[in-house]
Amino acid sequence: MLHIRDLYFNYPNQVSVLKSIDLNLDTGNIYGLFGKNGEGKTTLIKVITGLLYPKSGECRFDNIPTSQRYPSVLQEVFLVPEDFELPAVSVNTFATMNSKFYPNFSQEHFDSLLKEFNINPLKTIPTLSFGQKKKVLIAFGIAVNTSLLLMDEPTNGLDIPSKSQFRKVMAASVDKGQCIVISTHQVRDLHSLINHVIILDDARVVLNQSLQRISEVLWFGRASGQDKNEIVHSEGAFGGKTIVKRGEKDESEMDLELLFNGVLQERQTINQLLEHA
Ligand SMILES: Nc1ncnc2c1ncn2[C@@H]1O[C@H](COP(=O)(O)OP(=O)(O)OP(=O)(O)O)[C@@H](O)[C@H]1O
Repeated sequence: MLHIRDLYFNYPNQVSVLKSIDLNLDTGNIYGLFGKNGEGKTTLIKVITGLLYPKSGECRFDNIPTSQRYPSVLQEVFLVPEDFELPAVSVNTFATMNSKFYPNFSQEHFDSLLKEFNINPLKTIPTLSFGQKKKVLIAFGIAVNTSLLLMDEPTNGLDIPSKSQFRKVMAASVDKGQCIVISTHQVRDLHSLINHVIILDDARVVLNQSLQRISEVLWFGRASGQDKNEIVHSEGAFGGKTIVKRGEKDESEMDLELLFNGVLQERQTINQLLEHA
């Protein structure tokens, strides 16, 4: 669905923020996009949605460059941005005004999501808190049912119960025909939701792998003495968390935070294992 080839991007008079990016994003997947502050996650999301233009290389949605901003592409791509300004109208009016651009919008789904998030659709948007506004955008982003849905730090500003509500809503709402990209630092918020990890570092993609493949090859937990020679990455003193070559071990629960730290420190080893083990 979305193909990115040898893409470079830099802001005016700045060094490249994105270098040699190659990615294929396919339907039926929920991608977690991770990276340290300033590594280019928001920039990549903006390039994908056609809000920024690549310096070189290409980003195509169904073979059409997203930078051309064709209506046929725009109606199939929705971005829930990290920062946003919403108009001074009621929640209902906001949906009526904007849903015209999205042919698959479901008013019924939007209403049920607002109910789930406890948002009164008759309220005017400026009277809502930041977290409540974010919930309106998340509900709208799900209800427009675009083929590609991108969310930049969607759980930023949500309280603790709302974060698990977000996971529940996403798990129940996501259509198998959709492709979803969620960028976040709150890796725990994505636990059990994503099935594919993309990590950006030094302006490049340093990991692009399905969780299934990662689980086949790597084991996460506290290593025993027998694992000594199989350790790929460890944190803390002896008895701390480790990533170990899985070998014959039973599958472990994925620790995304540990994976992220492991990839930043042992990128080559981990990628070699994932490619060849
Ligand atoms: N409008 C801009 N003009 C110039 N430089 C920019 C602009 N926006 C972002 N940058 C720079 O581009 C780099 C990538 O920024 P970006 O916002 O994409 O990172 P990020 O990974 O989303 O960061 P964070 O996790 O902090 O949100 C940073 O070094 C940032 O300073």
